[in-house]
Amino acid sequence: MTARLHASAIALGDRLERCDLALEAGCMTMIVGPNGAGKTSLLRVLAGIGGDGDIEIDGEALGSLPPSRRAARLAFLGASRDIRWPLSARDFVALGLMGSADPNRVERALGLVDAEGFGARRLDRLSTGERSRIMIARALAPGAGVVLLDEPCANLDPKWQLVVLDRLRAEAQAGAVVALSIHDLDLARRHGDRVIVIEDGRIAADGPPAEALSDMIVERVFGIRRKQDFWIRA
Ligand SMILES: Nc1ncnc2c1ncn2[C@@H]1O[C@H](COP(=O)(O)OP(=O)(O)OP(=O)(O)O)[C@@H](O)[C@H]1O
Repeated sequence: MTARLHASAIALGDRLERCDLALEAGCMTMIVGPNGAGKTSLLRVLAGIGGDGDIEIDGEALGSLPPSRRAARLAFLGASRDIRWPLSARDFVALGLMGSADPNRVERALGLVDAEGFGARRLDRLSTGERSRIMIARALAPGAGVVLLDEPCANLDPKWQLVVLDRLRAEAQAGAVVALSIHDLDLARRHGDRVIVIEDGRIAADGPPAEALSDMIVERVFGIRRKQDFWIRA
């Protein structure tokens, strides 16, 4: 699988910011930035649903693929976890497979987030964190070569944040393009191969975690600095 994702502009509401960003397979990319900086907007460009970008997977333009084949190539987890369809969690994951609901894939995906135990429960009766895990399972179920996730760690307890990031990293190491937005700078630094810092719709830094999240950049972009084990306001 070869994937080439290129964003040339980020749409922030009515405003369009030029950018030049490409993502590679095999790399876990963490997108960080203050509230309203443009992380969701950038992920939407990369997913082909906003702004200006071009996505090519195995030599085919994503936009030219029918929806059923798109789902198998690119998975996008949006920021909202407020999906309360009266379906079992297992059926919700199967729906993400767009008609080719191979039960083995569904069970594997539930297993990735240790959710076999609540697969039979209705999605609208799960806790927010449990529902988040099911939504991550749904994104991983197709085994897509490109996996884009908007704040996958939101609502997860500390252990599950680590488990999910480890699972996503394994997908990247197996050759997928994995990119996600995240607010926790320590997790971004520890789990990312590459960190992109977004500030006011622009790329403020892009590189290995230690460089992109240097003390100087963090203080300038986020207005915080580290004091012993804690972040404090700068
Ligand atoms: N549908 C929209 N209409 C108008 N402006 C929008 C729309 N969606 C986002 N914006 C604006 O675009 C900018 C970037 O929003 P975006 O959601 O990408 O930020 P973000 O970095 O993901 O923020 P957060 O950390 O709060 O989730 C913000 O200023 C926001 O107000």
